[in-house]
Amino acid sequence: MFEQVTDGSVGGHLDWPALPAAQQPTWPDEGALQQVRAELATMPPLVFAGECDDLRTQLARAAAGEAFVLQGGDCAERFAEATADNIRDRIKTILQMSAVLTYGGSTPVIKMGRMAGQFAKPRSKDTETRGEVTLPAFRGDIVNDFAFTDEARRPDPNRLLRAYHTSSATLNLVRAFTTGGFADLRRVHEWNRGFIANAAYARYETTAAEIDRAMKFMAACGVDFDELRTVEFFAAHEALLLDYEQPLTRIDSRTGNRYDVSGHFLWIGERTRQLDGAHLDFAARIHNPIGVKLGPNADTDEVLTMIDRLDPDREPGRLTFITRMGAGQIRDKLPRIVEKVTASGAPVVWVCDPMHGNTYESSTGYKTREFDQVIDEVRGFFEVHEALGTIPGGLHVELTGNDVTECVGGSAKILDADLEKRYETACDPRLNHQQSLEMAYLVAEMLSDRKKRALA
Ligand SMILES: O=C[C@H](O)[C@H](O)COP(=O)(O)O
Ligand SMILES: C=C(OP(=O)(O)O)C(=O)O
Ligand SMILES: [Mn+2]
Repeated sequence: MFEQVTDGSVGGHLDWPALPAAQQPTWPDEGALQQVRAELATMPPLVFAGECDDLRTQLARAAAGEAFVLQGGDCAERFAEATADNIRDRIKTILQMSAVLTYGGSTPVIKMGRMAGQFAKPRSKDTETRGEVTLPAFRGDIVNDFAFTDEARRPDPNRLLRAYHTSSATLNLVRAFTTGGFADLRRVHEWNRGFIANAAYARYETTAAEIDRAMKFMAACGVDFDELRTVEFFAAHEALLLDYEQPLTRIDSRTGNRYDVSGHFLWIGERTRQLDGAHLDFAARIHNPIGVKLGPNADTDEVLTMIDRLDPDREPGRLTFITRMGAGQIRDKLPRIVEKVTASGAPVVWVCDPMHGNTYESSTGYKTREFDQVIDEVRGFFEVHEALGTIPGGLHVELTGNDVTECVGGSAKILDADLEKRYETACDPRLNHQQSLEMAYLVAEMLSDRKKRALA
């Protein structure tokens, strides 16, 4: 059971130190905000401390190369899009990718959605201008609305409560899907056969045929497939909006430790990881497994200080670095950081986010990413870790189970001119269902080549 955080409390929740917090909205009504914070502080936890501890144990395996992490989902979840079909299709995509990656790496895949809380967005500009009109930028459904009107863009603290309830409903469905038979490996395998049946993906037939044979081998050995009907699935999001994360922090009565019960895994973004800032301080105070995004300008000494702050006990699975350098920079910028962190003895998990360093504006004016560049960043990530003898521990991807046209390329050859057809994201461009599966087959080849080299 959890207790409310009451140490130094004001109105039932923690009086957090007043450190500078980047990327927070300016709420128009402080009184309304405090009421919402107080209400959130009384809400039941969305996740449990024991689940977070379990995830940390699994992440420790990923740090040691005995598991592989897959984090995937929307850049910005939307309240209106938290429908059964959308949630099902995103889970389905992640399960299909996981099956392929499990085969490629011959290791379990730790499945995490950028889901059930991924509602707040950092922005490069505070405002957005269309024609003559300038309004506050959209900061995610938890803050304001995407519609380009004065009223819609005004931050509304009641949205924090809607984010909580939408997350709760999403998690409820995720738990139902992943434990109620939907995740059955035999079904997932059939879905993957359907994908490969499309001639565009013929180049993955060899891997697909190998997986097929492995399934038959398992069946012949008498593996009880009914035991493989359920999977563990964790919820992850960026711990950006502190007015949401702080009131959802609780003391675990088993251990006296503090957990942010809004999600299992929380990460600190590239724009909010300042050493003297509130986000890092917040992350240091909670016991959930934590991620930090590292872009091409990450300073090695700062990274080492971050480790001391976030993982002073060097606890395997506690800290994950999610690198997002860009295909053009990863081979130059990543080695130094990995070398220094490894020399410091910190047992971190290295995860590759091949999305955020590869964003550009298409000739048709859409924010997009090119599939080959995304894959090239993952390839660079594997090359760097191979050269240093360190472990490429996972993948962090913006994706959807829907058939959108937001990223260009892939075997389905989405072109600039196609972007307008189904460009549905409220923030960054996501890989669609097929592009996501294609990525899984390519990364499975990288994992399998790595295994073969290790055995040679
Ligand atoms: O994931 C988020 C985006 O990368 C971030 O919000 C910046 O996007 P922007 O440049 O459109 O503001
Ligand atoms: C904002 C994001 O990433 P980053 O902090 O790496 O820019 C994100 O993951 O959507
Ligand atoms: Mn994004």
